[in-house]
Amino acid sequence: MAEYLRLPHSLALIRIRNPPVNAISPAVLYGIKEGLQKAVSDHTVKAIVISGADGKFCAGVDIHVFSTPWSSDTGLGDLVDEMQRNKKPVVAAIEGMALGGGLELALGSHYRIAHVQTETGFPEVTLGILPGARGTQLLPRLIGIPAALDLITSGRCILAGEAFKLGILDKVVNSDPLEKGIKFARTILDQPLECRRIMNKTVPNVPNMDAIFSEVFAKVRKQYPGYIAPETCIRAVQASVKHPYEVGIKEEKELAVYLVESGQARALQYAFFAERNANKWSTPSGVSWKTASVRPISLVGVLGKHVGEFLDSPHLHMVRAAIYLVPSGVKFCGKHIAVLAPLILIQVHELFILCVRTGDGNFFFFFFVVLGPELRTYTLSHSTSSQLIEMENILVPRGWGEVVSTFLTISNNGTMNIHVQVLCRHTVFSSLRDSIYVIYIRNFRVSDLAGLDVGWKGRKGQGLTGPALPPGTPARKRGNIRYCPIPDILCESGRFGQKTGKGWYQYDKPLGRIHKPDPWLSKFLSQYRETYHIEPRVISQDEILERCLYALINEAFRILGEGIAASPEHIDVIYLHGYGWPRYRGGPMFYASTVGLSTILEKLQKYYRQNPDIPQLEPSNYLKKLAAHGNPPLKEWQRLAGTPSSKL
Ligand SMILES: CCCCCCCCCCCCC/C=C/C(=O)SCCNC(=O)CCNC(=O)[C@H](O)C(C)(C)COP(=O)(O)OP(=O)(O)OC[C@H]1O[C@@H](n2cnc3c(N)ncnc32)[C@H](O)[C@@H]1OP(=O)(O)O
Repeated sequence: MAEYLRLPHSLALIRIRNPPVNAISPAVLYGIKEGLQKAVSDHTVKAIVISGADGKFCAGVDIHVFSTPWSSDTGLGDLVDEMQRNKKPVVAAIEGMALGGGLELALGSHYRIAHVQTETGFPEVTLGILPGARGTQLLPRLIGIPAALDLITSGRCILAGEAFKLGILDKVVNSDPLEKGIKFARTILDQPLECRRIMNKTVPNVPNMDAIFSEVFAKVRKQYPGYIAPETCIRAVQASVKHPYEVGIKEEKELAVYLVESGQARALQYAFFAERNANKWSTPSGVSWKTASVRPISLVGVLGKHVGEFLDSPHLHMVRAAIYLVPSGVKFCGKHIAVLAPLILIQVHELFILCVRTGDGNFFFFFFVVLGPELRTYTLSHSTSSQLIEMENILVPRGWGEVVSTFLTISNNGTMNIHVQVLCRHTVFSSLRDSIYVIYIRNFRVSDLAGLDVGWKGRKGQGLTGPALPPGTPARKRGNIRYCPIPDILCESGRFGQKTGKGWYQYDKPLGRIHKPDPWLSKFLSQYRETYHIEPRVISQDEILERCLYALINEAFRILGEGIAASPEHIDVIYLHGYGWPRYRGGPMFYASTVGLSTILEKLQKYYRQNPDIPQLEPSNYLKKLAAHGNPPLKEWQRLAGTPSSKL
């Protein structure tokens, strides 16, 4: 809701109140409109101040509403126009944040005064939508095309100081902005407002406007491949240059509708809430991040490449800060361990596993991923690992290995079995076009990086290969289960991955990082097929994708069914942050809900009938139980299929 207060000195105050972040719900919008009308019709009111309760101006439109009919006509854009046209000056007194629709409300005001710690921005693009309540038309008029494009396509939030420099804010203050706003409003009661109405301005002209747009299109295509929102945002901003305001806002709306209705927006908004949900883990014994306390470290061990370099680097400092956040009460030696889903595995350069012993004798393992050089700098200078940990922590029992390496194994098995059946390895890779499937390719890169000999040693230890393998064991069977000996053969040929300069790929040199497909592997695969009489066949892209993905999804259902993961959202967050799963697909569980559970079940049944020696294709009981209900919403899964006893 929004409160209306009559203040002394001919002023009125509209205060948004909708905890926790004063998001714009239908009730809030109605409250603001009503407040505005009251102020307009009260001839004793000469100016209006708008603010947010509890130190937060407004975090934008309530994201939940984009999946309700209200989103089709929020009326927020009309309200923003009404505020601009108002004959009485409106002053936005901003504290905490003015994001998305919150910033649009501020742009609808004639003056903007903000506390120095305020964050502003248009994060809509990260939710798969655009600032569709006039943001794409007003911001370029206020700060010019290049700066507006930067903010709108990146979704980056900026502090008040930067917003002031860009011209978004009129004043930045160190004390209570509401007090300052009220004081300021008293000084402008009779000032003309025409020049304060952004809608009446023209977009500042810059030379090479076309070139600027072309450059930004190219940049976002490269930076956010597969995402539709960034390009659509650019088109909306372009409309502010091409058309007068009244036409521009119509185009903005059309583009907003296209995005709001897209599957990508649904997935990105799901991811937003899934991350917040995942951070709220707790164990049945009541341990959570909230109950966590700082614990001293007695020992730190780092396993991984370039350890010496790592220990000397600022990483160690960062890691120390992180370790102090390990919550007390979470035990590694018992069933419980706090797991940090690793960071995104795009352009992985280094992997570290960090073992920490705390003062009370418990051990914790952290899985760190260092990204490419540009990102690495970014990570170090703009982020602390305590933030990263707080953002990405997931709770799973028996160590991260349970979820993380099970997924790796499943996805590798899925693709490896497929690999040996296709004519040419490159065909597979080129057919895995959709970026979801790129994660499978990435798994081969990660295996090369980690060292193929690591898994080989493990398999030898389990008697799956090497001298302990009983003589006469068929090369491609272990018991009744299909076995893929290719990674073993690679290791036997000295192909241990990046460290030896060849593995699944060939590298520029031993320990080199530049990879390319290796013709050796194609030749090897064709000999392999001949040896084992594997008939080459063209495998459709659908089959490749389904066999890879549905096996993984099946495994996720098994994990859920066994109480190993707390919720489908937890699994999705692991995938989003641990494997570079494209965010616009929401994660494997969300993806399953969009495909339809009965479709997935049917396909798995079909592939399992065809490949009864691949157990990963056997539909899990949990999936079967859920599919019996049709395609229930993800939020209902655990209620419908029953919650197994938690292993957390
Ligand atoms: C079908 C037809 C369609 C037709 C369409 C027609 C056209 C439509 C045009 C539409 C025009 C709309 C234009 C405007 C759009 C928007 O404004 S979208 C929202 C933009 N804002 C954001 O993206 C901000 C998101 N929030 C954050 O970044 C952070 O939450 C924060 C505000 C910076 C606070 O961070 P922090 O302090 O770390 O707290 P959190 O844990 O993240 O959040 C606290 C709780 O608040 C909930 N929350 C936050 N923001 C929102 C929000 N905008 N809506 C709803 N809920 C929000 C968050 O989930 C947390 O809740 P709990 O998990 O319950 O604790």
